[in-house]
Amino acid sequence: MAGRSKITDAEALAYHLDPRPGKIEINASTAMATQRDLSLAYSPGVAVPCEAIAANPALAYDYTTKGNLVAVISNGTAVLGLGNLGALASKPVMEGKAVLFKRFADVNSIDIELDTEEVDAFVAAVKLMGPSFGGINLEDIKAPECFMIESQLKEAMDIPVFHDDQHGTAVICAAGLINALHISGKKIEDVRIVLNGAGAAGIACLELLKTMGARHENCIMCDTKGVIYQGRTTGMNQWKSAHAVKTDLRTLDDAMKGADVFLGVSAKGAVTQEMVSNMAENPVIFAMANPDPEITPEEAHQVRADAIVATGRSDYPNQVNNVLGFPYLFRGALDIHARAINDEMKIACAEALAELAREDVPDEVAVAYGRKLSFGRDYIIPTPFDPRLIHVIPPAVAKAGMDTGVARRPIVDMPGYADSLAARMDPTASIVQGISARARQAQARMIFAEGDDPRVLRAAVAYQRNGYGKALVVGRDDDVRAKLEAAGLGDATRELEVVNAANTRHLEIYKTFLYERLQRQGYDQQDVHRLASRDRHVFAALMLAHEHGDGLVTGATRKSAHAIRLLDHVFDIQKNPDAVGITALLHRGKIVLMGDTLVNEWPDEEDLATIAEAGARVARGLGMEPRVAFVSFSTFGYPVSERATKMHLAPVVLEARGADFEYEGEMTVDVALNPEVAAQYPFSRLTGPANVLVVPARHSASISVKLMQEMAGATIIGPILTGVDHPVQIASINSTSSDIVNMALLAACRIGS
Ligand SMILES: NC(=O)C1=CN([C@@H]2O[C@H](COP(=O)(O)OP(=O)(O)OC[C@H]3O[C@@H](n4cnc5c(N)ncnc54)[C@H](OP(=O)(O)O)[C@@H]3O)[C@@H](O)[C@H]2O)C=CC1
Ligand SMILES: CC(=O)C(=O)O
Ligand SMILES: [Mg+2]
Repeated sequence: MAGRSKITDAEALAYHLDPRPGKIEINASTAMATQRDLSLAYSPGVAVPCEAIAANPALAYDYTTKGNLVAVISNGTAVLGLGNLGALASKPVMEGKAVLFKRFADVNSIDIELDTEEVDAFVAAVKLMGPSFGGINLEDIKAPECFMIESQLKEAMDIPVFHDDQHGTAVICAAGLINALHISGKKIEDVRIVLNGAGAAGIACLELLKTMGARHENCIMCDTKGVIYQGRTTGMNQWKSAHAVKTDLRTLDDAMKGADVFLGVSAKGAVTQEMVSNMAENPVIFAMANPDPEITPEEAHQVRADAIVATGRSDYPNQVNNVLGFPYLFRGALDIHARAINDEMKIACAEALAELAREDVPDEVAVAYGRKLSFGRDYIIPTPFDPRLIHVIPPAVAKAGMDTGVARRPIVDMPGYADSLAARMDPTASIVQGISARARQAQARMIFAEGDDPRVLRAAVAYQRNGYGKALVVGRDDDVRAKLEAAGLGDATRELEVVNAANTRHLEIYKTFLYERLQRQGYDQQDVHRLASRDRHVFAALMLAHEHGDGLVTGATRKSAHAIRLLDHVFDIQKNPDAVGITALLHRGKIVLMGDTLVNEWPDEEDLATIAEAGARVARGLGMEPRVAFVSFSTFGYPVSERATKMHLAPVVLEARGADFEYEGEMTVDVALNPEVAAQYPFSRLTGPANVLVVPARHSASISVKLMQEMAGATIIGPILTGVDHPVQIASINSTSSDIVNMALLAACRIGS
């Protein structure tokens, strides 16, 4: 029953049972620990916002959850494609939609199942709930009742009322179709469209496509009785009649002959292989019935290798599902306190989605989906886990809402709004954004040393296309071209500058420089020639040393110790007492820097003081005022241990050096990070939780960083190499292309140097 996906029915039930029945719970967002909290949250304090709202209803958006709360409301009459299961049995789907709202757009949402099939009763119930919510998402209500319910509620309510199965589906279908037609080289005005399923989703899909240019006479709609033609009398209603065409076609079979596009929002297995084989060249098939499509992609491809196929499911490529729409449509609408979600907002959403799919795909998405995606037949629409959706789609929706006059509180600073959306979902985003803004200003020519690695190439393309500056890629022209093409970035070949020993004018200068450095270390001219012309790390470092680039990123293909050894031919990293690696750990909205994660194996107290200085420098570089803790397993001399002595002495060294930042130690990690534990040491010089942790050795740094990453899911940036005169950053071997871009941005901002 659970279909093609590898999940079993038992797993699906266990998922809904554990750890607690259902999928959502409600948490308080304010403190409720003391009597004072109680007095503020409840009586008497709560009276104040009540009276304020009574005097000015708009204040409900400031003092209550209204502005970020959406109700998902159903009566269970068309639960997915499972039919009329009733209100109670629809609850798992509605809870699921509420979770998706939260996960993808940070919209709080609650499911409400109404036990009625009467339009009037349904409308009356929802209307009465209006004050509670910023928006109403109607779900899985069958046609034609859904049309009456939605239009009456829209008329009666002053918040967005949106039937997801109609408009959410239509928007995603439109976005997918824009791109599918782009690939098949056809125009929406010309294509013959067959739509099967004349219900909520079907009617809305066809209406939106007609608004976008599809011609009425080219669109054939079918239902359980076959083609909806002018003059048909059985199984009709006014919404179907609007799409009836003058035609002799009577069955889906007839209609599919020569059709360019099939859109299915009907039921499992409604389409046969024979029908598909009769379609026009490069047919587009969106089999969107859930959970089982009208025809599976395997079946369709068996008879038509040239078909572009999409389904509503997560386990096939091209998921055309309203999950890509409703979270972001409501996010944008809520943020302008919209009165409604109108056609312009829907079209803006569809166009923004279509455009996003044509851009390069970040690595996080590839990891979530286990394969690299690039625009084409198997990737016509962004995937739900694409982290760009949250900051790309709602601004497009909000802008369209503002342009069409439904905004009660227009957004003044659109770029700031997009940044706040990114930060809302990802605590690392604001730090990364700060670096990114500075990098964009710096316009550094960034040397990407490992041009033979596809992750590096994608990072280089992203660096340049995002306007950070010029990307210089060290590699062989033909190899770079082939790898870019394989990564779906063939058009970037002309954009990137590929540099190598064979095409540089500077090889002789580089060799002379290198020979001078290495001639007394056992290297002859032949060795130097080989290093300079064949080793891309050395070549890249030589470019940087001669200012033929402004920053350098490497290390994605070599262990960092090895990369450092190669770079040492040109710069003195290991010998440089100031060279330190600092790693940023970001988790639950907090950031902690840790060092040394790269260079010093077993630092003494002098080295530890230097590491603290490096950490403080990076903290300031990231816009934080440093508070450094020397961490150990002992706190201020207890328990006594030889191994803790250097951690105890390091603050004394810093004091002698006259450090201009807060530092303290030695202490355990909880004393460093938890103010309640720290309160036991009132003499501590730290005025708040530490944000730079200096650890006793590289192994403890490595263990701590990896533990945070694996157990807590912390985001890691770095190690950031500091103290070296030139902006060099060494990515780690399992970096994603986004990590490599981040390292390039750090180099561009000279965070470590
Ligand atoms: N991928 C996605 O994002 C979404 C997919 N869907 C899917 O679309 C389907 C319909 O949902 P919805 O519009 O809400 O439901 P409705 O009940 O409103 O409409 C169903 C329509 O499908 C028609 N139909 C049912 N079975 C067949 C069949 N075998 N052949 C032809 N027509 C058929 C019905 O015909 P008649 O009028 O003659 O009864 C009716 O017109 C469901 O499978 C649902 O899961 C829906 C929303 C989003
Ligand atoms: C996806 C969805 O909303 C449906 O199938 O009903
Ligand atoms: Mg639905």
